Amino acid sequence: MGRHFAHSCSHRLLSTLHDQLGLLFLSSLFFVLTPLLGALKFLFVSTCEAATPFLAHPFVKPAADAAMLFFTDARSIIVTLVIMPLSLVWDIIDALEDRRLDLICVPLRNGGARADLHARRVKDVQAQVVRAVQGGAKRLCTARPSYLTMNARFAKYKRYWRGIDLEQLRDVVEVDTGRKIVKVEPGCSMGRLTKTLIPLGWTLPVLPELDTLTVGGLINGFGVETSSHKYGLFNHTCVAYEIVLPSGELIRCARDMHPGLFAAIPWSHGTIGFLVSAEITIIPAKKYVHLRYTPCSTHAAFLKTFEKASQSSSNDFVEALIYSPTTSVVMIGTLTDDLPAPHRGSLSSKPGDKLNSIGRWYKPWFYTHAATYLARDCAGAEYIPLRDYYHRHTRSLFWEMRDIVPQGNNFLYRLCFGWMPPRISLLKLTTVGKVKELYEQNHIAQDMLVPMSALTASLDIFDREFGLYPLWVCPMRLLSPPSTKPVAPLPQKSTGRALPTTTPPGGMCPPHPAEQLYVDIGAYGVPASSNFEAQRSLRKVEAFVRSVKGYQALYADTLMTSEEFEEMFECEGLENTRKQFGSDLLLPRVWEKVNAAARH
Ligand SMILES: NC(=O)C1=CN([C@@H]2O[C@H](COP(=O)(O)OP(=O)(O)OC[C@H]3O[C@@H](n4cnc5c(N)ncnc54)[C@H](OP(=O)(O)O)[C@@H]3O)[C@@H](O)[C@H]2O)C=CC1
Ligand SMILES: C=C(/C=C/[C@@H](C)[C@H]1CC[C@H]2C3=CC=C4C[C@@H](O)CC[C@]4(C)[C@H]3CC[C@]12C)C(C)C
Repeated sequence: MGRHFAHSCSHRLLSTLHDQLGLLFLSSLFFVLTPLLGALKFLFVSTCEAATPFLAHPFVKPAADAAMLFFTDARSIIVTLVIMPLSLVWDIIDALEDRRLDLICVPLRNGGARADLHARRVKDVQAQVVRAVQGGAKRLCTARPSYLTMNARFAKYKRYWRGIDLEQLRDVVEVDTGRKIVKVEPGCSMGRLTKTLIPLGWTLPVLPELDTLTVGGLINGFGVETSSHKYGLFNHTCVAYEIVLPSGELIRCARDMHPGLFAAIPWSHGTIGFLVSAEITIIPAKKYVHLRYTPCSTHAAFLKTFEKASQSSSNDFVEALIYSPTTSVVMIGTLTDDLPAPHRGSLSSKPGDKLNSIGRWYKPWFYTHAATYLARDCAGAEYIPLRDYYHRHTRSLFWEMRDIVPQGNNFLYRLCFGWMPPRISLLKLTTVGKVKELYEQNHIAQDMLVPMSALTASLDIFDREFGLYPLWVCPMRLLSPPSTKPVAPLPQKSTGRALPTTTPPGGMCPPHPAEQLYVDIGAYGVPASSNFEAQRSLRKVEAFVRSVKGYQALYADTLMTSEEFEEMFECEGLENTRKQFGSDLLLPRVWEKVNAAARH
């Protein structure tokens, strides 16, 4: 007994010492390594940012072009040997920073300490806005550097307008399982949010797949995922926002509190004020997604399967990958905690669908895995761990990596480098000079949101103008003003059309009243159509999308004129809200931020 007590005491002492040493080690990492790595990151980023104008100088340009030609040909080597390892270092810095945030706060379920910190950070934003205005700033935007943002371009206006620093606001403030709400700061990324919520047994109804997308960007821009046929867009799952107006005033808005403002914030691109928190609905997480793959060898078969799947809210996830004008794979997923018997170690002889951890380093890119069902012309199903499912397109950046590192699916390549997914920011920073020109003329990354009834015609024009495959096809329900409709899940109508709607009260947020079931068609990569001519083709597709009352995703390049833009979006409602809250004097119109001339 005495020996047992002594043993247990010494064990406890050792484990406390171990914990303390661990903490000490972690702290020294934070205090020594983080600033060092941070400084390196800053140096690298500033050099890349400074390089763009320097490379365009007449004396430097010829040599730079020659070097760039070499780097373009050798891009896959550079991405492999430089960008991937740097991405890994960056991931480590982020993980340490996340850990630091966790350590300085008491446990998450007790909102107290985090709420205090959040309140202090908000006060700082208010003070910054007041100082900027008193100091004579004419135009405000967020200070988030362009290289961090999830699009292929840099915002020119970030150089001239006064940036409000929201960098500190990247935390999860509170998980309230009673109200089924998570309160988060706008800089919180999808990666940080899933890492916090899933271990607690919760998840978001709409969780856009790239780890580095932020809550602020997904609300002020738009966010979609394969559960959007059921829950709508990312913003439709939000129940309240806190925003700092250009007057410095902090306003909380919700369905029943400043409903016009609440409806106007989504898609507003920071033209009303600075979002400082969002309360988002959470749902119970399950361990796996049971994913059924249906290969289709005709367009008619695809349309029938896809439309039917999109109209049923008993499907948790619906997605299609279109590989050619006639061939595609429709994927339908349901959340589950249960694996079939063999996986649970039982002796049952009935084999179930397999468990496939598609996120492991050696697994093929998801779009190539899905294509195998088409090649075998055989439907199938499997169980995928939840986080692996959410981030199924992250490693291959949909299929963008195919052009950047064509050998990326090779086993040997994976063995050496497969565990390091590249950071979009680093790819962006190294897309300069000739490589950038090549991208501008020969590459597209566009998402068009079109009514389900226009899907066939839309695929036709995508084929004629871009001829680019695979295409990402994801159904979504575009809801009436968020202030007037319930959050989730949506009642499903058999046709998905003609649900009653009212005029949007204050924002440019869709939809047009006639139809609510829309489809996101995503085209990413190098177009193969002989018709393709970067500007002409995009203008043609934009005109078509307007004609069917569709929308262009504004993270992408838009070539629309301001009149065409206003034909596509409900700008009047947003302008009224901006005037009502005094935002129009210091914040630009959306058009000023997204038009082609505002980005480079
Ligand atoms: N699955 C999906 O849905 C995907 C979506 N995307 C796109 O990426 C974008 C998100 O990328 P991300 O890098 O996170 O966002 P960004 O930094 O690109 O922000 C997008 C817009 O929102 C504004 N904004 C962002 N945060 C705030 C805030 N706190 N207050 C006020 N305005 C704000 C920005 O204004 P400012 O210019 O002043 O900084 C900008 O106009 C989305 O808009 C989406 O369209 C990309 C990939 C996948
Ligand atoms: C909006 C959606 C998905 C979008 C992604 C496919 C694109 C979002 C950001 C895009 C990229 C950013 C920067 C790049 C650097 C260039 O050197 C190469 C291209 C790219 C990696 C580019 C590729 C496409 C994106 C990842 C959907 C899901 C709604």
